[in-house]
Amino acid sequence: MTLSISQVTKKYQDFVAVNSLSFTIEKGEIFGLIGQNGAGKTTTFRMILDLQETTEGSIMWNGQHINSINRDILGYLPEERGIFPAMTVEDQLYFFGELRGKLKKDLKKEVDYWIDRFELDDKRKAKAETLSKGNQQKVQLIASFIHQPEFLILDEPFSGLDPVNMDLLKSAILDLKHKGTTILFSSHQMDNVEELCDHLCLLKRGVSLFTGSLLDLKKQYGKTKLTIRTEIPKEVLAGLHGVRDVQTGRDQYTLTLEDESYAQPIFDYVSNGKYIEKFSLDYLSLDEIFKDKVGAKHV
Ligand SMILES: Nc1ncnc2c1ncn2[C@@H]1O[C@H](COP(=O)(O)OP(=O)(O)OP(=O)(O)O)[C@@H](O)[C@H]1O
Repeated sequence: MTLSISQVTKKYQDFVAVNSLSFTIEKGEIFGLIGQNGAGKTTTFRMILDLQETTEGSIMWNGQHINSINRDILGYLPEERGIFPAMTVEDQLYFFGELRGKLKKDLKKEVDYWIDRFELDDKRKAKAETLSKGNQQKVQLIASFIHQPEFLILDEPFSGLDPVNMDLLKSAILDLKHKGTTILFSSHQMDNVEELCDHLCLLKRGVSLFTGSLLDLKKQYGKTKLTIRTEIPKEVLAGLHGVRDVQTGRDQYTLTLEDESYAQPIFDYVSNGKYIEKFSLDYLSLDEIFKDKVGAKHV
């Protein structure tokens, strides 16, 4: 076990921002902390990083109190973005690497590698203030892990990135994981969480509604999402046994079933012994589960 958070609570006067939160993250795992605005994600990150005290509970790293470990093993992309406006991209990365205990000569390979990987080659000598917002974010991202931390915390790393840069970041996160970096991140983009996370914690107003693997979360709901392409009218589908809801898409219907067992009789009815173009039974997406758990009106 690498990070272990046990019964952690954070109070601001009478307001409980994080309430008895517990989870563990294993080495080399990607763990997602999700929740609507104000759920307590940043507060949790700040407590892990010892930037804020816990009111109760303990946070351990490899069995040691997190506030007694060497800070250089940590990397952090804070929610509030900020780099030195007048410093060049390259100098910025050396600066943050050296700040985290690396020697300049040992950083060169990493700096060159990440500048190239994040397609910032032509910006290497540019002052940060002249970069677009997305490019500034990429620089800050690289700065958070240029010193090759063991444990990396990314607060909303995808916000503000276009789809191409989002893909660059996703593949970088997966590579860091494969090299053994333990990663904790927050995101409001559920598809990214779904793609990257091994385990996750779903927070609502400081309380964990679920902690565990993505598959276990999905299994709570079962395979109840049925997508069908058929000429059968919506009203008929809605009247079938076990159908809770029918949504009409561009050229298909999405049915919500009471449970998985209704799928076979519906298949038999819809196909009527013939070929059917589309019939697909799936778990709900994390986005759908999130909205169900926290309530769409609060998202
Ligand atoms: N210094 C503070 N004093 C009082 N309340 C605070 C303080 N910092 C945070 N809070 C409150 O604690 C709660 C959790 O805030 P936090 O920033 O952790 O949420 P979050 O999940 O990161 O939200 P977002 O997705 O909007 O970034 C919020 O209700 C916030 O207003």
